[in-house]
Amino acid sequence: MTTMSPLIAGNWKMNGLTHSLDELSELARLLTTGEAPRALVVVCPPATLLAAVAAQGASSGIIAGGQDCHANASGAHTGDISAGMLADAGAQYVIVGHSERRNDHAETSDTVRAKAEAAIGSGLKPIICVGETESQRDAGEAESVVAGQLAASIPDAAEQHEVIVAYEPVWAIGTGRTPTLDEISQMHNAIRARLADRFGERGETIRILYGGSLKPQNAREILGVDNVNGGLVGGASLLAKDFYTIISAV
Ligand SMILES: O=C(CO)COP(=O)(O)O
Repeated sequence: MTTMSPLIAGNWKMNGLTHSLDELSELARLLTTGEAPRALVVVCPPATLLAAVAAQGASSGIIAGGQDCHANASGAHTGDISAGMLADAGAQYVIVGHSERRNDHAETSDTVRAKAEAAIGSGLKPIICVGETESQRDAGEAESVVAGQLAASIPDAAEQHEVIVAYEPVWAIGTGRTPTLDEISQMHNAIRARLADRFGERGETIRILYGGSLKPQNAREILGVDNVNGGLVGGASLLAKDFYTIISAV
């Protein structure tokens, strides 16, 4: 049984221009005028807006996070951003190993682990994503695929440093489809068991977020499943009202 405070993170993906900060202001207003949220609230905007989100979010408790980082600290990597740069811009978290990165940029779990290590080295908390494809689930391989990703993507440094795991079934991302509550429960329990096997008591304190078509309509029941310690929200994090409803559901 886990008792850590829940964490709800919004992943804006490649969405967001300066005017999106109006939604952030609205979220800040909702968070500070309504009942204080039980959850930690993290917003991961595109890197261009990170410093603004960090500055603007601070007074309402919104924490800024990056969407990815390079494994190296600096160097000749055109277009990439290091964990230290994210921290410098005000981030406290960074998503690594999102399935869109694994697919679009052929990132392996070894790469993801190196990124998580770089994040920890820069004082960031990595949100390490795992999740099976639809064909893997249909073939009955969902748990073994996720177990393999966990083993290879989570660095040993998680023994001493905070990391977060996000279970995002690839087929549920942006599709409006979600696993059943039983399927979510089964997978989150399996992930918890792997974390406890590897990290002992510490493994019981690692948050496991659910992500994939999390919406105001399904947030309460999904976030109420045992061993679901929060959510990683894509589309529904772009609208302050929807994101706030999800935050308020825990
Ligand atoms: O990928 C996700 C969050 O990282 C989930 O995206 P959606 O909530 O849009 O399905």
